[in-house]
Amino acid sequence: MTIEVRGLTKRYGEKTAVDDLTFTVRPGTVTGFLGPNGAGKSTTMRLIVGLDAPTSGSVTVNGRHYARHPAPLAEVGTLLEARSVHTGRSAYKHLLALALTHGIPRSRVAEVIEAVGLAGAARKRAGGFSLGMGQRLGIAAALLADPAAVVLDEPVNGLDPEGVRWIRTLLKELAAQGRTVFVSSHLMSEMALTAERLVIVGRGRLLADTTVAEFVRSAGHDEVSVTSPEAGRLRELLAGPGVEVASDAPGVLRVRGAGAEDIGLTAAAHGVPLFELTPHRVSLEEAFMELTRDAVEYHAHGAGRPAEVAA
Ligand SMILES: Nc1ncnc2c1ncn2[C@@H]1O[C@H](COP(=O)(O)OP(=O)(O)OP(=O)(O)O)[C@@H](O)[C@H]1O
Repeated sequence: MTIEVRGLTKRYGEKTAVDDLTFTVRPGTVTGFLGPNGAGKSTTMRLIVGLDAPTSGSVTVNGRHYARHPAPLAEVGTLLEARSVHTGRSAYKHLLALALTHGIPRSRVAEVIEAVGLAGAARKRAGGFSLGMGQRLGIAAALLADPAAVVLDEPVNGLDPEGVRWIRTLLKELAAQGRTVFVSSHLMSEMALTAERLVIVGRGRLLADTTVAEFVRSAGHDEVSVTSPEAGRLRELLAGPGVEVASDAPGVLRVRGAGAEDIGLTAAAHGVPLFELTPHRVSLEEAFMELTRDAVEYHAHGAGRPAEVAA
């Protein structure tokens, strides 16, 4: 089951929340939907399931608009930010009401409660649930109609490490069953562990449509810090095509395009003493921040760049 987003645009007055987005979410893999706050992820997800109408462009699930499917819940199960749980009802009653109004067999309620690990709390009032239990209940509702696709907005938000691990495993299982799994996050490191594909947005625009493996490869421009009392001479010795050397402090070099081994051998061959030789790998989170830097709406003061005014 494929979700196809084509030239999707959503404006709220002057504000363009989603700006000409085109991408495809395919079955059998987890696709991470990444972007900083306000990038348009939630809006895009609402547009997918017809909770909002696009200003222009289109989105189809399994070849049709979501609302035109005879049993939309069996196409796409959702966990969206605004939760609508009747707080006085138990988890069981909440799911049962949902099942009965959507022609889903009663027996399915116990199945999803079991699947999300809420069996012990199913008869308790949902209003008293912890954030993690509420999240599990939301996921149970998303899975109720045994959907071919799930669209989950920030499902790990506020969860403890055990909950995060649980969601990660669940999403992979759903994808392994051949379902389409589309999950948003603003944490690159989390998506790197969960997703296979990545759709990255900033200010409503598409910044990357790639695989995690490819993103990791492209992010991996290693840098080596070198400290030497003869840094100036070493810098000249290292200069060459594809090698970049920068220096922020006297006696300390930052080298890109040459590995620690090459640098050490060059230094030894010319009798240059080294006090430090440290390879650094650019972290995924750094690469993601670099990619989305210009799309971040609100910078903290003193974060290196002046605050940008939202477009
Ligand atoms: N109903 C609305 N009316 C006006 N502006 C809106 C509306 N919904 C969203 N926006 C604006 O559109 C932009 C995108 O919001 P959206 O919630 O889709 O981003 P997001 O990537 O999900 O961010 P977050 O991670 O903070 O939830 C934001 O600037 C937001 O303020």
